[in-house]
Amino acid sequence: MIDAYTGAGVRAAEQPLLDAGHGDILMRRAALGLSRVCETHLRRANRKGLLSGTTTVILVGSGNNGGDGLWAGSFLRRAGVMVTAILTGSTAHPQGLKALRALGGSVVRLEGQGSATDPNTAPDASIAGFHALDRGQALSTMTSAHLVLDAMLGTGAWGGLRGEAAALVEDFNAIRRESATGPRIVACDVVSGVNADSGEAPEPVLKAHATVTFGAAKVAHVVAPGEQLTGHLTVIPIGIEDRLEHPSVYRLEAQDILAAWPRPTATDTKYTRGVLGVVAGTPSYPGAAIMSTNAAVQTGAGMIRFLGDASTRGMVLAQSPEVVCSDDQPWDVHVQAWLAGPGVADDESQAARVQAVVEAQEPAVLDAGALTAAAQSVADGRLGAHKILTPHAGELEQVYEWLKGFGVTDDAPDRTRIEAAPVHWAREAARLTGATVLLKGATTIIASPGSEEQDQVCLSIGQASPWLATAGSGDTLAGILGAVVAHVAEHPEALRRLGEWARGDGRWAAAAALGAGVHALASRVDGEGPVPPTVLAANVRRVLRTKGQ
Ligand SMILES: NC(=O)C1=CN([C@@H]2O[C@H](COP(=O)(O)OP(=O)(O)OC[C@H]3O[C@@H](n4cnc5c(N)ncnc54)[C@H](OP(=O)(O)O)[C@@H]3O)[C@@H](O)[C@H]2O)[C@@H](O)CC1
Ligand SMILES: [K+]
Repeated sequence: MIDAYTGAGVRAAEQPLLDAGHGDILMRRAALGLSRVCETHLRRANRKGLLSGTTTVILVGSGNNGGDGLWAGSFLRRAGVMVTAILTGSTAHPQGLKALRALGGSVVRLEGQGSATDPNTAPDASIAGFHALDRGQALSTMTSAHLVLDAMLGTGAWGGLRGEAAALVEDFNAIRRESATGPRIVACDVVSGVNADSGEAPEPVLKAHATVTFGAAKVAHVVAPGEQLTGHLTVIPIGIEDRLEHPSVYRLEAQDILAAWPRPTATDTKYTRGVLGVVAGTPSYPGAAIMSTNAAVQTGAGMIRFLGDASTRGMVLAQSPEVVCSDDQPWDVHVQAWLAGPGVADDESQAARVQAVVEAQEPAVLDAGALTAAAQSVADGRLGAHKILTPHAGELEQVYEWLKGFGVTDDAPDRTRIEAAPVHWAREAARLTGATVLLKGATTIIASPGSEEQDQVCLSIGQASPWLATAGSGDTLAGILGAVVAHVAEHPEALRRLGEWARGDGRWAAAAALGAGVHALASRVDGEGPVPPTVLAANVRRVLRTKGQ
């Protein structure tokens, strides 16, 4: 599990050490770790695996992120690397500058670059004497290096890159798009301009091959879009680790998912394993019912009760004879949890069942066609953490429109805004609806609503293959989620090994994250390649059977 923190969370842990005058030591530890990762990349760039003869360009901002870069440059110099620092702010970390220069590193400044608040500011007297490169010169210095270290902005920055630094990165990216070769890019702490706390990434950004961060991972490393720009992440311990408090986001990795997956014991029966009721599909869209019930079967649900029309029931049974089918209403059957919504559209009787599930006491996965009913019901009160909404960004836009219509919020983000800051909007949707929200995307975000008893829990799941983006993949996820939620409904303590946060309301977020995690793992069972939903569902069995025993 990766515990990811906000910049403020890390700063709070650093503060006592800074107050005690250990700031320089922290920075040098950070920079030493950073230089080691750079060395690994530089050795790979040199056919003989040597550091001498390799070149590094460091883009250096005005804050401590630039300080890390300059100190790392001094360590690289000591190892024989040729280092050029290009100062992109109106000032630069004085001790870092001194250290790099003392070891023969060259320092230049980017012409026309002012401060963040005023791009027209002249360079500070401390750096005005350095030779100025125009953008074209800086660009060719960068492109001819073996490695570019991005140390312009870190956790203390606000907004994206600006002015000449932004233009330089834009020009560099244009060259990069045209050429398969080029320098390795290593980011110091976070990719410059990416918001460390939300993962927002205002263009332009220098996509990294690797990022080296300090003390702990930041939120931006585990949520989209920041995660996609981070490359390989290394966390360098700097002595603050024991002082870190509550992570902002938990990333569950494969081993966490498999170790925490709830497994039946010898005393379990099909009922104690959790009975899942499914309201999905219509005569026009029967596929969603077939795929979601099949996925729940493959995930090992104790028992599945499917409610729907006769023709859909026939198809569900033909695919999965294990499913108990009827045309009952939800209040007529006893289940531990519900799954409602896949493939439910333009059908009054299924819509009525969906409505009944939204209003039912039991926990429920509310997907696709159930999201509107769920959002509308918020007008009558919060849904409860045991209701799990599973929108993608486009569906979340719709949910927000409903919430705005009911006066629950003034701000209804569109899909683009949601995709730019998914962790923010998933958290906000959970808070507003009172439900657990699982937002599907490049990384899947799960947020609990939070309450007086328990802080909001936020999780992120990666590992999904891009091949997963196919019709029916969401129905498969819904079935997996339904199965695990039904189990957790019957065994409230089943996920406690994940941590204290996985108890109480947090257990629904934990269950949803495990479901999303298994879905993602199932997409990669045989490496990268097409995974149609039927294969995906069969892979779930393989994921759960072959590992984590
Ligand atoms: N704390 C510690 O002990 C440790 C911290 N560590 C390191 O410190 C980093 C955080 O350092 P930080 O707080 O100095 O912030 P950071 O991001 O370098 O720069 C902020 C400055 O940049 C500017 N600026 C802001 N926005 C801008 C924009 N959009 N575009 C352009 N410029 C912009 C603005 O200055 P201005 O230009 O206005 O003068 C502002 O003052 C952290 O990421 C880690 O690397 C490690 O060494 C471990 C020990
Ligand atoms: K950076």
